[in-house]
Amino acid sequence: SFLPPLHPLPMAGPRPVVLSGPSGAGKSTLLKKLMKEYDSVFGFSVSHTTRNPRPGEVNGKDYHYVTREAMQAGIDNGEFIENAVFSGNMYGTSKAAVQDVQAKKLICILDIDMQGVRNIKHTDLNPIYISIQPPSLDVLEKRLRDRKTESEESLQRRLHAAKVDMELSKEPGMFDVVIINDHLDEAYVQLKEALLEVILKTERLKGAIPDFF
Ligand SMILES: Nc1ncnc2c1ncn2[C@@H]1O[C@H](COP(=O)(O)OP(=O)(O)OP(=O)(O)O)[C@@H](O)[C@H]1O
Ligand SMILES: Nc1nc2c(ncn2[C@@H]2O[C@H](COP(=O)(O)O)[C@@H](O)[C@H]2O)c(=O)[nH]1
Repeated sequence: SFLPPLHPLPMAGPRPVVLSGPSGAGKSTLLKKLMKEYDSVFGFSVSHTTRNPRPGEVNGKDYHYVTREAMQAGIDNGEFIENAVFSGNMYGTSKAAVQDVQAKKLICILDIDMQGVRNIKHTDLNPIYISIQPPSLDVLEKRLRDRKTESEESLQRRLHAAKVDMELSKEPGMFDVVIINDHLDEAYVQLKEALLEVILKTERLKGAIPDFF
C-alpha cells in the first residue's frame, strides 16, 4: 500500500532576480523604488568593486569598495560567484553577498553587467533574468551626462559597452523579460508585473510557512 514519505521533499525557495542592462539605463533607480516598496520581500546583493564611491554612496550598502589586490585575493580564494571588468574597474558578486540576503529570508536581487549574466548562467543560482534598456543610445548618453558621475573617458567606455549590451539583450533566451525604461513610472509598473508571482509567493509563504526558505 502507498505510504507517504516521513519527510516531505524540501521545496525550493523563490528564485533570485538578476537585473542587468547598460550603465545609465535606470537599474539602480528602479531597484531603489522596488526595495523601498517591498523591503520585506527583496534584499540587495552588495557587490564588490574597485571603483571609487560616488557622492552619496555608502560602503557596505551600495558596494563593498576594495583595492584591486584585495579583490584579486578574494577571487583567487574562490569567494566570488562571478566577477568581471567593466569600464576599467573590477566588479563581483561574492558568495557571502548572496548568502547574507538569503539568511534574512529575502529574495536576492543582483545588479550586474552582461558578462555577469553570462557567468551566472553557468552557476546553479537559477535567477529570473530581467534587462532594463534605455529607449535609445542618445537618451542613455544624456542620462549618463546629466548624472555627472563619469569622466569623459568612463562615459565613452560605458557607451561602447551599452551598444554591445543593447544588441545582446535581443538574443532569444538571454533574458526572461526586457523592459524599456522610457517613462520611469511605466517601467516600474512593468518591473512589478514581471516580479508579481515571486512577490505574491514570498508574501504568502512568509505568512504560512515561516521556514520556507
Ligand atoms: N525613466 C527615466 N527618465 C529619465 N531619467 C531617468 C529615468 N530612469 C533613470 N533616470 C536617471 O538616469 C540616470 C541613470 O540612472 P541609474 O543610475 O539608475 O542607472 P543604472 O542603470 O543604475 O546605471 P549604472 O549601471 O551606471 O549604475 C540617473 O540620473 C537617473 O535619475
Ligand atoms: N558582473 C558584475 N557587474 C556588476 C556588479 N556590480 C555592478 N555591476 C555592473 O557594473 C556596471 C557599472 O556599475 P556602476 O555602479 O559603476 O555604474 C553596471 O552595469 C552594473 O550592473 C557585479 O558584482 N558583477
